[in-house]
Amino acid sequence: MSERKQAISLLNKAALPERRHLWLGLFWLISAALLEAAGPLLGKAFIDQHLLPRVLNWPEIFMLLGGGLACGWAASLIRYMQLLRLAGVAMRSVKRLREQVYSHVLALPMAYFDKAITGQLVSRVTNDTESVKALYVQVLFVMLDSLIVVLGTLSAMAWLNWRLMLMVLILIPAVVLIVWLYQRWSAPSVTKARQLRSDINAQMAESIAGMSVVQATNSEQRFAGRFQSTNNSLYAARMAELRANAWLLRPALDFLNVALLATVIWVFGKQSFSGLEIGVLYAFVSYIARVVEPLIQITMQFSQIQQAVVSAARVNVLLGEKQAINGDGQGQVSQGAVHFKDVAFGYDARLPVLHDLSLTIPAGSFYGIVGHTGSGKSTLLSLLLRFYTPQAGQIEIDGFPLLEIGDAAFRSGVGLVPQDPFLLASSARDNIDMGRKLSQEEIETAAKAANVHELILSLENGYDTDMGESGTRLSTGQKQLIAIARALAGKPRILLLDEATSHIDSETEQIVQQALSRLHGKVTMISIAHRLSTIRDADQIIVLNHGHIAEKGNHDELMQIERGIYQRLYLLQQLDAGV
Ligand SMILES: Nc1ncnc2c1ncn2[C@@H]1O[C@H](COP(=O)(O)OP(=O)(O)OP(=O)(O)O)[C@@H](O)[C@H]1O
Repeated sequence: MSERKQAISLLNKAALPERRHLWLGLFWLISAALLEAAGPLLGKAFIDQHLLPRVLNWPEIFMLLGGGLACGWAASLIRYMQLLRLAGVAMRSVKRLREQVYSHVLALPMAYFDKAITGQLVSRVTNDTESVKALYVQVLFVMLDSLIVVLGTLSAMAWLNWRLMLMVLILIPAVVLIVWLYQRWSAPSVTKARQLRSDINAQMAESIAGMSVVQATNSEQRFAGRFQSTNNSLYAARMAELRANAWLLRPALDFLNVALLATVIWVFGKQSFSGLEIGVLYAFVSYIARVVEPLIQITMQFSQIQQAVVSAARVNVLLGEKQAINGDGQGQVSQGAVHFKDVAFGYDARLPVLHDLSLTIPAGSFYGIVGHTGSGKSTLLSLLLRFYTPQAGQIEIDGFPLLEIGDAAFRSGVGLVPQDPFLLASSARDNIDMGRKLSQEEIETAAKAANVHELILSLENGYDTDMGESGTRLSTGQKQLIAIARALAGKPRILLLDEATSHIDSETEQIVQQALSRLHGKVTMISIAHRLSTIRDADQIIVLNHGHIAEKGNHDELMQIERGIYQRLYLLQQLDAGV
């Protein structure tokens, strides 16, 4: 679909609930234009009937002049109320659109975020939706209003003197030509400015997210330099756009205005006109000023509309992204038994990460997963979490294929403590609760189990203490404890731990391990570990190697495999610990 079609489709969708307001708005716009068109007609009548013949019929003069004034006032009032109404429509539409885009982004599959650039995505939800609002105000109010005024004025002119009106009509192709030239001149800089604005957002987001790396590698100057150069390019592009406006658009349109007035007056000058026509001349001179201004308005909106159309098209493309497939069956996570059946998966289907993997994990058991970096451990959990869909094979929980388990049942049945403990910029309570409306007691029980209750109480506002953005106030180990409490608070049947205790000191880890071991037998636990001490007691340990299960057994069994991967990993870690 072309950009323009994408934009129109989006506007249609966004405007649908406002249809009544829009029709009413149109009605009022037409009324205001008609009232405005009536002014010069009344003026003409005053000149022709009273001023030139010197017929001073005061009541009639009063009616004509008073009528002209009243028309002008009424038109201004209607226009003002209209502006409020349309601004309301625009703001409500953009509000709805923004919420829709954000909800849509939240429901996109994880694969989308592998490629998405955060800054750009943020820009879609904030700036682009705002530009769509501009499209509403510009198109609906300025353009439509101007168009109606032009049509109304031209009709009044035709009624007065259609030949003269035809002369004024030349104005339209001339304006179109000027606009076309202007667009050709300014379009490259408009496109460039748009791209550069998006780059600036992306650069900001990237350097803020990676600030510690930027500062630790002493790259501030380089990043500032890169930003400055993008910013300079944006300035140059914007200036080029302004130059096109200042050197071509305005002067050409102003010239057109003057030329037209001169022509109309010249035509009158050449004719031997009677006094009657002075009124028509007055009306025409008034009308020309009224036609040229809206035409200028229409053309001046073009560069903004160009930008807004691009934004709307981008928002529409984002809204067209396929959402993650949600489970919608009646399946439940009741016991927590997991079964991988010949599962094969690659983020890129041509580069498989897991090969024909089969694994049965009984309910209530504790499974450890180990293997070299990149062997596919996190990928295994991501598949179980439905973040990605395997290209072959099937994963089942309690006999139900994953997609036959309804979303709510699935997410409350399966808990995750991720590798990177992500915290919200909110209170400790909110971070454990995560909007599940848990009671304070449930939250505290989970925090105690994760051994983080005391820590939270020692903060200045206890459970109400703000964690700062991404939990900047806490150490990584403390963040991991909160993430564990968060997972436990949901009372999942299956608990997935992806290096959940890697940053926690040995002493605290022992306490957390004790808490986790209390769950043994009640909750199925699948734990990825680099530090093998954390899974020593697992019922079974799966050793992954290049996406295959290379070894499987409990700690003692695996240690028996001479020159086995597990044995080597374990001995290496013992050695490290000894040093
Ligand atoms: N989102 C992704 N998009 C594309 N490839 C990915 C993605 N995530 C992981 N991979 C690739 O898949 C392979 C397995 O990665 P995975 O994260 O599962 O390994 P891992 O065993 O958990 O490693 P680690 O111990 O370092 O966490 C790696 O080759 C990695 O490059």
